[in-house]
Amino acid sequence: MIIPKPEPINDLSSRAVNLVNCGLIVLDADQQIVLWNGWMVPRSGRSAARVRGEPLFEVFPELRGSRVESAVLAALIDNVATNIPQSQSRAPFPLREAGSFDGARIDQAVTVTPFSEDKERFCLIEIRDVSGTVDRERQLLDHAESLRARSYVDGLTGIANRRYFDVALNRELRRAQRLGGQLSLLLTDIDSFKAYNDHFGHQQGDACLTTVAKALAEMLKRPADVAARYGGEEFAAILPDTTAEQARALANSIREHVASLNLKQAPSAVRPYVTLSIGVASMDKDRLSEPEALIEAADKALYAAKRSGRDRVVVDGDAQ
Ligand SMILES: Nc1nc2c(ncn2[C@@H]2O[C@H](COP(=O)(O)OP(=O)(O)OP(=O)(O)O)[C@@H](O)[C@H]2O)c(=O)[nH]1
Repeated sequence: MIIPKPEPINDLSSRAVNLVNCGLIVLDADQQIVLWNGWMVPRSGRSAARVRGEPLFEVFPELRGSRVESAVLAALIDNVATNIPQSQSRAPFPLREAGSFDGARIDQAVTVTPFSEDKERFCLIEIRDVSGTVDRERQLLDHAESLRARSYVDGLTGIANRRYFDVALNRELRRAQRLGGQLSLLLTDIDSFKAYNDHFGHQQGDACLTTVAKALAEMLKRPADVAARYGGEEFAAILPDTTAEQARALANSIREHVASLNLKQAPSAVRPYVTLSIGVASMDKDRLSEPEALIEAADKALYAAKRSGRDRVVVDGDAQ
């Protein structure tokens, strides 16, 4: 049987439908297109005359099995309307900016609504361009991300970040100099962490970093002490009013505490559990009064701890 192509509606409402700022498609009970408004034409590259009478899923085969197809079936068979927000299906129809053939697809919010006319079932598909909203959401996310980057908390571990460490070290050094006090710095590195990541995977590596960061923060009891993530798998502790020997004792307690957690390590590491190497450097009124010099001394001590076997504490000056 040959189904006659329905005539286009040709009145005031048809003009209005063609001016509406969203895509409108009407399907009959056989899923054939009976209305295709003006908005659809430049965005799909298909005129109304070309698609009228064609089944929607032959015009757009990629919609088969999609949420749009389920929504159309729900409308035509069960008389149920469906909203498909952009968050569920970003750009189901292959529609692009008017006149652009190879540009990015328009982000879409789609609504499918059933209706009846002369006892025949139809459904109306509305397609809204939500690209602007999506762009705004993206900008908001970028903004939130840059705010986080500018804050003082490390996003992974929840302890202070490098930015806070820099500010705090400067402040505490100045204070110690002003008051003629002491200050020690610990630089801590998880041993063989590359092997850990390689063996257990990056995600578990992240979890390990968080556990170690918490353990470090717990061990620092004084209010002025600062635990910070210094970089990748490196942590720092700023210890005001602490001599080198007191810092050595605390560093050893931290090392032992983390070892006692018995976090399983990769087979190629120095121990079967996660261990730390810690470098310690101290400022006094005559030496290492600048942040860079203190960090460098602690870093050298840390390097010495690594070189001499890991799972140990080295204090600046030990080697001499
Ligand atoms: N999972 C995870 N891994 C990280 C992160 N930051 C750095 N790393 C990893 O930490 C590892 C550090 O490796 P290396 O610097 O080679 O040192 P190492 O394996 O710990 O060896 P030693 O320090 O000499 O004991 C690298 O594999 C990094 O990819 C992070 O945020 N998450």
